[in-house]
Amino acid sequence: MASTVLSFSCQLFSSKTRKPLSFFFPRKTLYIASMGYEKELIAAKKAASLAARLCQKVQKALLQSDVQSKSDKSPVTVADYGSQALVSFVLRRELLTDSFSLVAEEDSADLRTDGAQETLERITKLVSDTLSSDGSYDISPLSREDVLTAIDSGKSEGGPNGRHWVLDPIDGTKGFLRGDQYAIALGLLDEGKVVLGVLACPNLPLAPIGSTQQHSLQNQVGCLFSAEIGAGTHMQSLDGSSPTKVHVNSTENPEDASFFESFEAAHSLHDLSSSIAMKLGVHAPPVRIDSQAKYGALARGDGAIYLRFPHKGYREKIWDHAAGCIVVTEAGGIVTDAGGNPLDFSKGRFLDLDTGIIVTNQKLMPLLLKAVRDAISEKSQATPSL
Ligand SMILES: Nc1ncnc2c1ncn2[C@@H]1O[C@H](COP(=O)(O)O)[C@@H](OP(=O)(O)O)[C@H]1O
Ligand SMILES: [Mg+2]
Ligand SMILES: [Mg+2]
Ligand SMILES: [Mg+2]
Repeated sequence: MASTVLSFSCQLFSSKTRKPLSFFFPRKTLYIASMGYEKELIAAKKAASLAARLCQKVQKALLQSDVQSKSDKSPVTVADYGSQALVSFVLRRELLTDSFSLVAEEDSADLRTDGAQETLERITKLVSDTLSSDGSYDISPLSREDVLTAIDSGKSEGGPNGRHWVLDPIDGTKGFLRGDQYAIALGLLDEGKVVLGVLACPNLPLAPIGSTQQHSLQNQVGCLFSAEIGAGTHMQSLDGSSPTKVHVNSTENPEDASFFESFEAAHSLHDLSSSIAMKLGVHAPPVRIDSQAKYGALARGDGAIYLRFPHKGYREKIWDHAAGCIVVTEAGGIVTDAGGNPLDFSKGRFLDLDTGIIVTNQKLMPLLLKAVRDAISEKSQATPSL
């Protein structure tokens, strides 16, 4: 079990003279045991890895009919639904708890309409086939209703009390459709705090992205990041190598730092990021990739900064950041909003944010926050509606 070590010395003062008494307590070491989420972490890694297998199968042979449009016009695929049903199913099976709560992106409303029966059948087959390929669940064939129920178990509102799983079954659906980066992102909230997170990134190279040096892992893709509070962040291949501990990039010099942002300009203001990068003195061009794979790549030091500035009025959802946030913070990084406040995952399905999300290491954060403040204030003077 992981533990956090705190060292301190303490001095007593005379209550009459207010002068220090002439002795010190010896240096004490307190071992504060982490809450221990081993069982949950094993279940989360298994669920995300199986969901990744399902998604890879769909991405290899994506059919036109596999893609739908949600009411907000964003895309959703049979793989998003299949991944959500599968994760819900595996977590329930592995944890055998009565108090299972899941906050997840998708719901079954569109699949319950008359025209969606074929799609639902395809999802049911995908989930059943993936579960039987694993071999560890002795289940009778899943029905369509089983799949709909599993998807709808993700309707929890989350909040500050108790435990809630937080799932993005495919984060970066647009990247998934392009054949680019996407992630299965699963986190666990305990009393409003993210205590573990898993990111399965099936298309992320095991070698650092953006590196110009030849690497023995250059052509291998498929990474699984996992983090537990107080126990650090680990990465392994989705094919099952043993986990190695990863750390964020420790550069103090913005000139050496490269930065990540969304591939989709609709998801983040690229012009604001470049003005921040210019103020900081970052030389490298932005690395634009989809999904929370950005958090994973940052956690292992591929780049040093992640900037995300949604257009006015957009509200961030907790499943787009919960897993990524702990993967980066346990690797030594910091995640805040543009005002420097930590992200608060205890408010339900949405995050209440000041303007945007920024991520970097401890040393660069003060400089980055200043550059963000300056760039935002310049932009709002130029366009007062920001
Ligand atoms: N207008 C918008 N602004 C910011 N984020 C948006 C957005 N529209 C969708 N998103 C979110 O951006 C996520 C993808 O992030 P990224 O740009 O880093 O790849 C999407 O997740 P899904 O793909 O799970 O729907 C979606 O939740
Ligand atoms: Mg979506
Ligand atoms: Mg998402
Ligand atoms: Mg999604």
